Amino acid sequence: MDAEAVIEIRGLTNRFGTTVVHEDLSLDVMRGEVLGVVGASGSGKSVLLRSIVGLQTPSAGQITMLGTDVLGASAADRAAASARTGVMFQDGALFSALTVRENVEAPMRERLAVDAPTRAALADLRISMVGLPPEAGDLYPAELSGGMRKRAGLARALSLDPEILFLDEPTAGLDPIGASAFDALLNSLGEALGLTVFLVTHDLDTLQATCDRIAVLAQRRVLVTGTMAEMREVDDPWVQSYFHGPRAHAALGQEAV
Ligand SMILES: Nc1ncnc2c1ncn2[C@@H]1O[C@H](COP(=O)(O)OP(=O)(O)OP(=O)(O)O)[C@@H](O)[C@H]1O
Repeated sequence: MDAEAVIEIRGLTNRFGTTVVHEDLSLDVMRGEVLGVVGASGSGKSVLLRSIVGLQTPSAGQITMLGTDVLGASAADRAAASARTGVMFQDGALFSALTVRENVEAPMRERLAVDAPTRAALADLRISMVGLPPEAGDLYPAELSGGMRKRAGLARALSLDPEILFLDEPTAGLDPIGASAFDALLNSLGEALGLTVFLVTHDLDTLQATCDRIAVLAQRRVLVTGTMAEMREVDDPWVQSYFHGPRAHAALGQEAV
């Protein structure tokens, strides 16, 4: 793996009124890695993701993404950096009045100077890459199953051929078979496209199946980073109960003790 950090976060603070979600948080995301971000509910995983992609303005700190100081850059430079990323939100966040193909085309309309037939062909390519049948392009989000909606959300996140993919709870709401199919898809796409993936999840099976490294959010910062095996040695009550609980043992294929 290349040792270049594609995201560098330093001294990040996020405050909502008197609630301090992050304080002096630092984190590096390395090119080509799949980083799983875990933490108790309310620990600020989504706020962290939203801060990096520019949907949340932090109270303090510095975020450098693909060499751009995202909090200090001009709007044009921020937009250029953001065009090199893709985001898939938990519910897919698809436009309900647009077909799947039109949803996947939406980011291209803003950023790519290509004619309509080329745009549609590029969208169809993304649709097939995520394992949806060709006819899914003509369907509306309401006509899709939960698993298909996730794949459509992923196809849209891949619209601009991103270097960094942000995923917020991609397997939430999927049955175990659908979830492990999504994990396999993520692995094969990650490898084929050389993606860096920032993955917020509660799903231990997904962590085990897809992540090179895990970052634990606790006490308003990144408490620890490491591999799944290293997480099991961390001396912290939340990390211990998360990575030694029955679900963790199941994910690791071990007997619960
Ligand atoms: N726009 C906002 N205004 C006020 N408070 C907010 C806002 N967004 C998030 N918060 C608060 O920030 C904290 C962290 O929220 P966040 O959604 O990042 O947690 P999370 O770790 O992703 O949780 P979960 O695992 O339950 O999704 C919560 O206390 C939440 O209420």
